[in-house]
Amino acid sequence: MNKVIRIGTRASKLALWQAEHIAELIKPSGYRTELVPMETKGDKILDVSIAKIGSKGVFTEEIEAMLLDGSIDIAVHSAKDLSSTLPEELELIAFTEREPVNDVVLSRRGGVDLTHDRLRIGTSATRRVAFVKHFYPQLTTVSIRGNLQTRIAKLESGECDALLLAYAGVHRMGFDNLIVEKIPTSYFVPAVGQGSIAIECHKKLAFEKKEVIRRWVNHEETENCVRAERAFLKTLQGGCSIPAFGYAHYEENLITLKAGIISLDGQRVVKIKKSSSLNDIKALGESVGHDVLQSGGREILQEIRHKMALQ
Ligand SMILES: NCc1[nH]cc(CCC(=O)O)c1CC(=O)O
Repeated sequence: MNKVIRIGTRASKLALWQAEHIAELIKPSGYRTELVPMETKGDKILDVSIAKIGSKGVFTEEIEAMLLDGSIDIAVHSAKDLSSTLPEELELIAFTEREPVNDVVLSRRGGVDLTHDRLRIGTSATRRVAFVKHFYPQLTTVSIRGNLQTRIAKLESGECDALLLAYAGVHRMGFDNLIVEKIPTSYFVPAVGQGSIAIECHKKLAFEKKEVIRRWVNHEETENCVRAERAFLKTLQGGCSIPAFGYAHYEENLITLKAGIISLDGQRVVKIKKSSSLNDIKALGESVGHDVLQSGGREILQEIRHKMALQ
């Protein structure tokens, strides 16, 4: 039997860390692993914001092509970077236990007061830019792209005074010492999938390999939460470039999903919170999605698509 699992990944340091983490998790199963790193469009085009590159799968297209032609067995992605609709032949089979899902502020000069300081804050995700405009209107947002190391170098060189990033990536790359504030998820709701690593494969991947991956990599609670969030995002037909947000967690025997969308200027926010039993995860996501669309989300989304098309 072929006891090797070939793992496709982006070649950035964060992606490689994540792929190696998955390889470590698989190790006790007796399977060997091989990493197959590659560059994606999102890694190559650095002078344009993700929203402007436009295509949904900017970080995934090249990797998915290798899943489709069988040159790799699984692909490792930040769950957040995955579009809500995968190619027909592919599926997600595992999600790692989530890190704290918060966004965090990084700064060189110690504590910051986000509500009073007049900082230039580096971030480029549309969700974060819109939330900053909404909650901290006196801050200036500076568009900063590139991998984590590049962004931190830009902070060091003074292109901005602070950075706004996902805790998970900062922690994985060992930059915890630069974190000056952890923003509560209660109002700064994270992106769908933030903090978890997802495993994608061909639906026809050998049953045994799928079993090994689910057994050693999957964290069921995280899986249920991220699947609820992704069902929400799918209802909005969104990818990681729209300012949608969604965060699910367990509450007693229920799963609670809080999700919505914010206009690019931060002026209008539609946010819906609902709970369901663990048996109705997909329905919960869809129901929240429909409520968001009906409560003004549809207009916000149309406006965003229109603006992005003009850029
Ligand atoms: N869009 C880039 C991206 N994709 C995943 C992470 C961090 C890790 C994670 O959220 O799981 C990041 C960086 C960031 O948003 O700060």
